Amino acid sequence: MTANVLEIEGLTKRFGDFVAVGGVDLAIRRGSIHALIGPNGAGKTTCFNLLTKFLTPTSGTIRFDGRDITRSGPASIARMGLVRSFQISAVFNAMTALENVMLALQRKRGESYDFWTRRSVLARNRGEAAEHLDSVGIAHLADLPAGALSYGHRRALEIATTLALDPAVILLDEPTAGMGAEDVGRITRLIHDAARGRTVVMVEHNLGIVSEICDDVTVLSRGQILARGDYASVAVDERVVEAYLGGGHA
Ligand SMILES: Nc1ncnc2c1ncn2[C@@H]1O[C@H](COP(=O)(O)OP(=O)(O)OP(=O)(O)O)[C@@H](O)[C@H]1O
Repeated sequence: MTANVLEIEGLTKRFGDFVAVGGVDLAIRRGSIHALIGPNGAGKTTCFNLLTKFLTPTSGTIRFDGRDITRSGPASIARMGLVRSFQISAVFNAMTALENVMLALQRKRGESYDFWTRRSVLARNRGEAAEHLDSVGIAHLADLPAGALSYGHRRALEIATTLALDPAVILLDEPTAGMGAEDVGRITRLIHDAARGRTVVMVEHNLGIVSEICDDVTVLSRGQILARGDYASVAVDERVVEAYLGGGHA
């Protein structure tokens, strides 16, 4: 097993003549929480979409566990264990919280979710799904439709459905965007706990969260890597301070 779970070389994405991400080399250490940060328009989302295979790179390679996944699709990399979370649409509003996690478990096992599913299978999945809900602190909401949950609780449910897939790598796009302080604290702790035994890559604007839970930080600016290291070192890097101030951030 290599020390790096993801290895990215020369990653480039052009939109017409515009280079949104240009020649990015990135190694994500197995078991780390890795943040992609940078001022507005730096190329974080584009980079994230390239990693999660929602965009195809113009050039460059992405290797996951030594396997070239540059041309693989999102469903195929998810089966390999690289899962993008926090797509609100991935939670089914009409199903209960418990059913949403049961569905994820059945997907993971390749079982169909239908009337004919054996009772023994359902009972096993029900028990396991309840444990996942408990681990994210929403066991008491198990029988509520997902559509009735608060924003913060929905995010907790999404973490539970992601954990049910037992991924090696979780990719999070601005996991706390639009949340109040209380939810931010709760979701930050959940991400920290969810990272035990796996790798997390996240785009995050909230630098307080980055400093609190991220082991490695990569700073992007104008589609290129400006700095990398732990938060304490990149936060005092003059180029980083300059890029943030120049980008209109304090
Ligand atoms: N589909 C597209 N077509 C053309 N240009 C694009 C496209 N997607 C992104 N860009 C441009 O690429 C640059 C990087 O955008 P990106 O969204 O990756 O930045 P970001 O760091 O995520 O910014 P923010 O923090 O504001 O979300 C921006 O200048 C953006 O306008």
